[in-house]
Amino acid sequence: MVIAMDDIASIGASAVISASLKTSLHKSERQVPAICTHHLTKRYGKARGIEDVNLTVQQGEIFGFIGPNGAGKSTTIRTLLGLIRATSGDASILGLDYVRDRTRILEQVGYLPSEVHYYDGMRARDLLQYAASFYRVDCSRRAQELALRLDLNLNQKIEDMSLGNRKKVGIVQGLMHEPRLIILDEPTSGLDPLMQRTFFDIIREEQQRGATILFSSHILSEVQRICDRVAIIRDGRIVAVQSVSQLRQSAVKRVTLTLTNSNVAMARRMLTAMTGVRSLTVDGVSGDDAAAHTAVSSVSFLYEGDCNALVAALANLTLADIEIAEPTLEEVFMHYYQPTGVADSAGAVGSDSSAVTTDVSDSAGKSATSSSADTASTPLSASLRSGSAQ
Ligand SMILES: Nc1ncnc2c1ncn2[C@@H]1O[C@H](COP(=O)(O)OP(=O)(O)OP(=O)(O)O)[C@@H](O)[C@H]1O
Repeated sequence: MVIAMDDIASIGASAVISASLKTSLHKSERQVPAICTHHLTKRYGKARGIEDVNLTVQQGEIFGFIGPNGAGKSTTIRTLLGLIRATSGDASILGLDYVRDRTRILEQVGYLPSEVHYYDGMRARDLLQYAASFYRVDCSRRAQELALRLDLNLNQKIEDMSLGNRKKVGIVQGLMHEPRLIILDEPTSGLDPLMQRTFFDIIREEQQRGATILFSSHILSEVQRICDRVAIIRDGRIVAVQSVSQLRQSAVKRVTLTLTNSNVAMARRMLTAMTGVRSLTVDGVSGDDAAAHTAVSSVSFLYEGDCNALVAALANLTLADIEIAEPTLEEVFMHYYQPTGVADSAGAVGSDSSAVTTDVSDSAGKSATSSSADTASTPLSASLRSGSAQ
């Protein structure tokens, strides 16, 4: 059964947060990273899963984990949680060894998989009670609060629920025990904008409580909205770890020129040949088609380079207007998303040489058994019961 998201307005901002992790944790406990991986690698037989993933997530962060389909987000998360076994490498979660201390770790982690399978015939309430039985705290009050805010009917059978409501069940299940670390694998898929807002409110409150959140997504706008830092994964490897504000302040600018039609062909020729120009479009038409487009009057491109060189080049054109704006995160990330060696239409970027990795750790990894076995994502409570990776 696949979980997706639904939507509803936020029901008050007064979620009662019963535990304050910030005050209850010893200082030493707060100083260890929430997640630390060393050369974590998972291969599915000969196929690539993730390669040499080095990542440090500090406690209290909302940390985004971004990458296109198949990049390795779920594999990283599932390896970390021991749902699948690493081929090599090492990791610690909240200062605990991810293999040896797995049961203790799972008690302190809330996990929302991108897909969840539930037993048929179960009401949401039954499932949550079942899941709660694995944790050593009374989750009923928090589960009720979350269900109320998410407008979730706990008495409904899960199999009768919409995809969105099933996703809400997963959210409640992942958060109800007030975990120290919350791992959300594409949590907003299927959520409408109002419900996303409620969900993000809840996540921010969890952060204020002292929890750490790892948030996997390929929707850049939501990462921009909620995360402190972001790791970008591409082809199984981490290619950058940056703060959201750093990404925004990237040197790349989005330049839009408004030109008389007689200037457009010349502008296009000049800009295509210019270093640092990429993603050139003429009135929204890219590539050669643009040249034949006689009604165009707007030329837009990304520019990464010396602004004086750009101004000097533009002095050759008669401009009706010019706009220079910050690129969207989407545009910034496209740089990292492109397959190695592939340049865009203006022949600019996309090689590994530009990778920015600021969060790499060097410890030697310890070997783990290689396994090509994998399963669909599993509620953590079930993993707590089985106690072993597959
Ligand atoms: N059980 C499996 N057996 C073989 N290959 C797998 C298996 N699970 C994942 N892979 C491969 O591992 C790579 C990473 O997949 P993963 O699901 O981790 O990516 P993702 O970033 O989570 O993608 P998405 O955004 O589409 O969920 C992909 O090439 C995928 O085909």
